[in-house]
Amino acid sequence: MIDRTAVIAALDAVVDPKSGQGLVAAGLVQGLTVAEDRAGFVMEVPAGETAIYAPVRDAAEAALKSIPGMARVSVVLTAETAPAAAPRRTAGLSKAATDQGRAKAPVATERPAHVKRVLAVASGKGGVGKSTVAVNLAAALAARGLSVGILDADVYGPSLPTMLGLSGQPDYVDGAIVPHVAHGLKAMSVGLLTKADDAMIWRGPMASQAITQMLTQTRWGTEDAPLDVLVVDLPPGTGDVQLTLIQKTPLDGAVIVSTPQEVALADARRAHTLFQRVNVPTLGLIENMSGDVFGRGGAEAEAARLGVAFLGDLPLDAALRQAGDAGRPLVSAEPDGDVAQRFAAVAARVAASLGL
Ligand SMILES: Nc1ncnc2c1ncn2[C@@H]1O[C@H](COP(=O)(O)OP(=O)(O)OP(=O)(O)O)[C@@H](O)[C@H]1O
Repeated sequence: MIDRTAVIAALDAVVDPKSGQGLVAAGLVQGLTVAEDRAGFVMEVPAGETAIYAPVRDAAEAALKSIPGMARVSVVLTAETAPAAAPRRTAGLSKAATDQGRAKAPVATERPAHVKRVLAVASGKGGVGKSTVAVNLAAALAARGLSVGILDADVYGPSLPTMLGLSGQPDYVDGAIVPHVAHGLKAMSVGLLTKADDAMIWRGPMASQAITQMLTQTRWGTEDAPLDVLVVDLPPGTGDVQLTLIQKTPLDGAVIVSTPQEVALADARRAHTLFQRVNVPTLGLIENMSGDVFGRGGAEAEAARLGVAFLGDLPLDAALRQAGDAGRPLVSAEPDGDVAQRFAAVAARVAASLGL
């Protein structure tokens, strides 16, 4: 069995000629897969630079092959698609500045049109209720009178179609994807674009391309009626795929969902570090499934340690799960209930942080 740490160490010993950093540190290792006797990843480089990076790919392959027990190695070198038409860009950085950014990791800044704020909902590990929080937070923001969209970027387990009771591929009209509307939310999910079985095959660059497409080609708002906030439900975890996604998505802030246990909190900490690396402000931590089973208060203490806001806690509550399974956020189904009130308080803080 090949050890992932050994693979990362081997790749970091290969130097990116542009930044002088190891390949992993330089952000050039995306979608890394490590199995019993093989390893592979995608090296996505700026358009026009594949020739420079061909020897680097060869060196990376050689480094991987030198790991004992490694039978098969695959390093795919791809070029980023050229930046979109120039008029979209506003205040331009100098070429030296953008190149400097690039050497570390590809940075995309293409904002979705007519969207005022983009908010990420993230978690360091799976199954902590990130999607449940994303959907109910979106509904609570809508209940404040904001126009809200939700983008399910969780390529590994798109749950938005179930949670909002959506099905059917969206229409494509006049060059734009028309989002479904459910419970007052404009919604788009990778689960609506692919067959369920396809979800697992996504790798970093493909996933980020699909998400960029949903982000920028969906008609979230119009000039006359812009969307106030787009909530993006990120895939769980803090690996290469997540890093690529948050580098490529123009985010105005992030909230991190955690359960109260130490293991989950350690992962929440990692998620915060990831956002810091790409200069996206963490607006705060939310504790989910708080209560007797998992304990209480861990996320609040962790938020204090990290120096970020604690946005609120949500109890372990069967009604939250049942509402999600039934395709209706609990915040919409029971707008006067305890859970809706808690989400309203979280939404008030988030809206204030985003200047909405
Ligand atoms: N506070 C809660 N009380 C009870 N059940 C909950 C709560 N939060 C989430 N759940 C349930 O836990 C399960 C996992 O939640 P959810 O899909 O939102 O998590 P996730 O972190 O997005 O998962 P993944 O990482 O797999 O995408 C779901 O069945 C959901 O209904």
